[in-house]
Amino acid sequence: MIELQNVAMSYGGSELLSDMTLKLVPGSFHFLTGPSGSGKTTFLKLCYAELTPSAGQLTLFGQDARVMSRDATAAIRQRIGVVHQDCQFLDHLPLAENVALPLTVAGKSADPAELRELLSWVGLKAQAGALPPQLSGGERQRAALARAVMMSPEVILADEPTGNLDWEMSLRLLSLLMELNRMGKTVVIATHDLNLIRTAKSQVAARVLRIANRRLQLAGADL
Ligand SMILES: Nc1ncnc2c1ncn2[C@@H]1O[C@H](COP(=O)(O)OP(=O)(O)OP(=O)(O)O)[C@@H](O)[C@H]1O
Repeated sequence: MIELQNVAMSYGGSELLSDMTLKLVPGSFHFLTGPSGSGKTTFLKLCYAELTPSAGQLTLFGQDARVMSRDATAAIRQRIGVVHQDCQFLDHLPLAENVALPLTVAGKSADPAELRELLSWVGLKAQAGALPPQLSGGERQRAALARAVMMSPEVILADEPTGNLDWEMSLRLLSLLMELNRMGKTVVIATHDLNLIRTAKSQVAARVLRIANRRLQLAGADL
């Protein structure tokens, strides 16, 4: 579904990521690690067609990312749910409307029962009417996950979803992501948190990718 063949990415002429080859198969679970600034967010942006590679072949759901029409890009984005590092909510809209936003933007309206079910899945039913600035960090991250799965995507890309959360809340978020994976979704989580990776690996067949020296490597069994 997401396939990279010798993909490189440059910003302003200097190459940040080089020669990346990887195939994300349906139902797989990957972590992505690497030092701050190594290119994890950039890698995820390539995977959801926010950026196009400066070299190499990137195929998203069978289509060449470098020559995709706007319509094809929009269609592919519906198949990929993204949990952004900073959540990116519209602060003047209540939580439920923020979560339903992907549907609203696509010109559809959310089924109220489905929306309630989704909010209750992430433990935020009682906060449906709250404005994003009134939510805690953990609540915001869970809301961001709910929004990412609103369109029933096949792939979930999560960028540091537990970045500012305490351990208990990190585990809660991880268990939601593992549940999605058990339902057959492909999951990629960018994180610095090695404890989170170890915990997940004891429960799911997760592979760990690491960005080092501009390259994407498969980390060893020590992680
Ligand atoms: N649009 C851009 N234009 C130029 N440089 C950029 C752009 N976006 C990111 N960069 C640079 O690319 C590098 C990698 O950024 P990226 O956000 O992908 O790293 P990261 O591994 O996700 O970092 P962190 O762990 O700190 O979130 C950084 O040096 C950043 O400044």
